Amino acid sequence: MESHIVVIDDEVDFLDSVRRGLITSGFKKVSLESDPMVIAQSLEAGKEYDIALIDITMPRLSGIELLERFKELSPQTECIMVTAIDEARVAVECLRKGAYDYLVKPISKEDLVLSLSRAIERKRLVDILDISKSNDVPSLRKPDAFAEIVTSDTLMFKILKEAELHAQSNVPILISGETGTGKELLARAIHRASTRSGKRYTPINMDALDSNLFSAEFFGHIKGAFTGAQTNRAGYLEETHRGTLFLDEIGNLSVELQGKLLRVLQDGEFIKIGASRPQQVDIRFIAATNADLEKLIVRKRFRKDLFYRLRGGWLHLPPLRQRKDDIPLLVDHFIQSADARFAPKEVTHEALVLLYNYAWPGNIRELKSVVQSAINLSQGAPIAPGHLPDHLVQKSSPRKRGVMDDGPVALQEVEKRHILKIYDQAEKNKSETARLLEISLSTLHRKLESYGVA
Ligand SMILES: Nc1ncnc2c1ncn2[C@@H]1O[C@H](COP(=O)(O)OP(=O)(O)OP(=O)(O)O)[C@@H](O)[C@H]1O
Repeated sequence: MESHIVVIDDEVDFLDSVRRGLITSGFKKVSLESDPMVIAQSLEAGKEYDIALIDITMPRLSGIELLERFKELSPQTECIMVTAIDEARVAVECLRKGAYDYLVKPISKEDLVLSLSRAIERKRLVDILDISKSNDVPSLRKPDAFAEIVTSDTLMFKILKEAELHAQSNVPILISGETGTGKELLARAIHRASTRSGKRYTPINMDALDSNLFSAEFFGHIKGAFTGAQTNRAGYLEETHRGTLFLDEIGNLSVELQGKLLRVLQDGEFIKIGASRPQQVDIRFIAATNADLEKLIVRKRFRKDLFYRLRGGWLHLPPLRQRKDDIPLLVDHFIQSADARFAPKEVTHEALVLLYNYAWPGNIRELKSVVQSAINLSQGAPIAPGHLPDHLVQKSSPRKRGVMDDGPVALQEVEKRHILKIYDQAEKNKSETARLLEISLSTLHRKLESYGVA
């Protein structure tokens, strides 16, 4: 995801040189405007920018007046003020009015890039803080990247939003959560939502690597490095240059290998086996664990420095038993994903109650395999308790009154409950509901009408 930067200055030459400087430094979404009134009007119309670079001296509307409009209409935009005259009084006024930084012309490309990068980082952190404080369901800028993750849970939406914000930076991300909660699915979504999406995503299970394999697979080797090394071989690091490396089950990596990994994370470079010089790599690291790393640190089985390095952003996925309303939705999703010729159209009320009340220690992976097996057994008939494994029927906790205890359970009914739930969460705002559900407004209208909710 790219940060949208808008530069506002009546000096066209300045705009042009800033644009060139930013584009050559890798900023892709840059808008230029010589008339501050145009930007003020766009803010009034609800347009959003991530960062604004504002010249102070402009006709029609001064930079300070424009800054005030930004803080009133789009407070989340970080504003950097630009001036030709270095005056402490003006600088203080700008900062007091909410500007993030103050730069004096002529501005070197390095200073500009540094200030912008810091403003982008600050915005990311403030946005993350806002998500945790807010009661609203946050909206995603890149819903397609997260489309595989099925949920209607508000906490999950907040986690996805936080993941999306982390995706735009290069910080390493740690994803924790019980087995089967969707950590790998989330890692892939972060890669898709990042600017690295066109590059390689390499998932590696750390369980599968012993010490010798780790070095060979990670670092690669040069020709003649050891007997049998007849050609140069790229390792995961070289292959994933500019992409994302996903380190699954990081808690199982030996302490010795943790040291090797830490060096790559710290220095962004590594030495191929047999080579004499280090090689630079640009990699986004995402690690996942179902172990409690803090406990492993106490037992000296996990390096504290590596933990802090990996935990640039920390996302914890809740177990399925803490988001039970996702169960009918996931059941529906797995049925819809099955071969249409054999997929049942319904789940009986009794079967859905059993699925809902079970504790799911294996989380969504376990639910998926139970539904897939039930689809095979039911041969197109409604899924009934007899199609579910015995242990699920026996271990399912006694029936509690809840969402699944009253009401029909045909798949259309599951869909109806989900749509109405999101409609309520969006405070009956139809456009917002359609956006969250990723359906067209006309489809939503039709569905609401059929439920008698005009
Ligand atoms: N929210 C979800 N929506 C749809 N499918 C999901 C969701 N979460 C997980 N799954 C599915 O459940 C299975 C397990 O997910 P995944 O491998 O990402 O879990 P994990 O937390 O990485 O597991 P482990 O810790 O065992 O490696 C996958 O088939 C995945 O597609």
